[in-house]
Amino acid sequence: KEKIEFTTEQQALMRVITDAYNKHQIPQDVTKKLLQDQYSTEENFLLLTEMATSQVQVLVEFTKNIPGFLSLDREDQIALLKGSAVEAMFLRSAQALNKKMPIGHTEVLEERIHKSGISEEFIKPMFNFYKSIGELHMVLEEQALLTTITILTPDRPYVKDQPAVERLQENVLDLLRKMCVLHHPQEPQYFARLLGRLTELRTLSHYHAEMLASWKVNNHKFTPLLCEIWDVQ
Ligand SMILES: CCOC(=O)[C@H]1CN(C(=O)c2ccc(F)c(F)c2)CC(C)(C)c2c1[nH]c1ccccc21
Repeated sequence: KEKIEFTTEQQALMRVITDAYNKHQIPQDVTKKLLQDQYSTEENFLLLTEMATSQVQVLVEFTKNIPGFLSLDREDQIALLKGSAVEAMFLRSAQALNKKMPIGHTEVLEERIHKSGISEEFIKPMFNFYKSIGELHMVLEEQALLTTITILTPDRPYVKDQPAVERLQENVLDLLRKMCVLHHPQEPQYFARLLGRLTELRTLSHYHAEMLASWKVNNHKFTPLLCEIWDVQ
């Protein structure tokens, strides 16, 4: 049985990232609104864009708390945020939908998602992803670290100083590996399974680009922030 030791730096890194992740939660009122009344497709879509917009703001605040992030080149900071925004949205969605909810709430939310103008072909991979995340039963620290690793992906488009991002990501990867052994001692492959989800996440974000095109066709409106981060013309 591997004895897990955390260095003082790793303990500090874990605390900072977990505190930031806890602090920057999505306001529950959006999910609450989605649960309330029966909305039209248009209203559902509007609620989702509101949820996405607040999630981007939450993501930016969270990212600023990642140790070392603000010391990166300014343009690289933007490139990392833009490159990870959709993946972070799906990770956060998975975590929100896998939360213990009162009976029937998940079904209502799923029905709302189905009735928001998203074509069936995207719904399936999206819910498969949510299910595969749910099956991992990640602890909060793992969720926070996985989101951080997604943000600190060196090979995003337009990142100039990739080694600087790699150095930051490596620290978080090492910390996540230890956390996985600590929280899932019976599953030696757990860390590898977690990282495998990041690959699934990239596929989802390609679907998202196609979703956007289909929404454009039905001239759905997006907020200025979403247009910026989702590359909507
Ligand atoms: C955490 C921030 O997540 C979002 O904003 C997602 C929410 N998404 C969910 O599956 C979802 C739905 C209801 C919940 F209660 C929940 F927790 C997650 C995914 C998607 C449907 C693709 C979407 C979002 N915003 C959009 C805006 C326009 C069109 C589509 C979306």
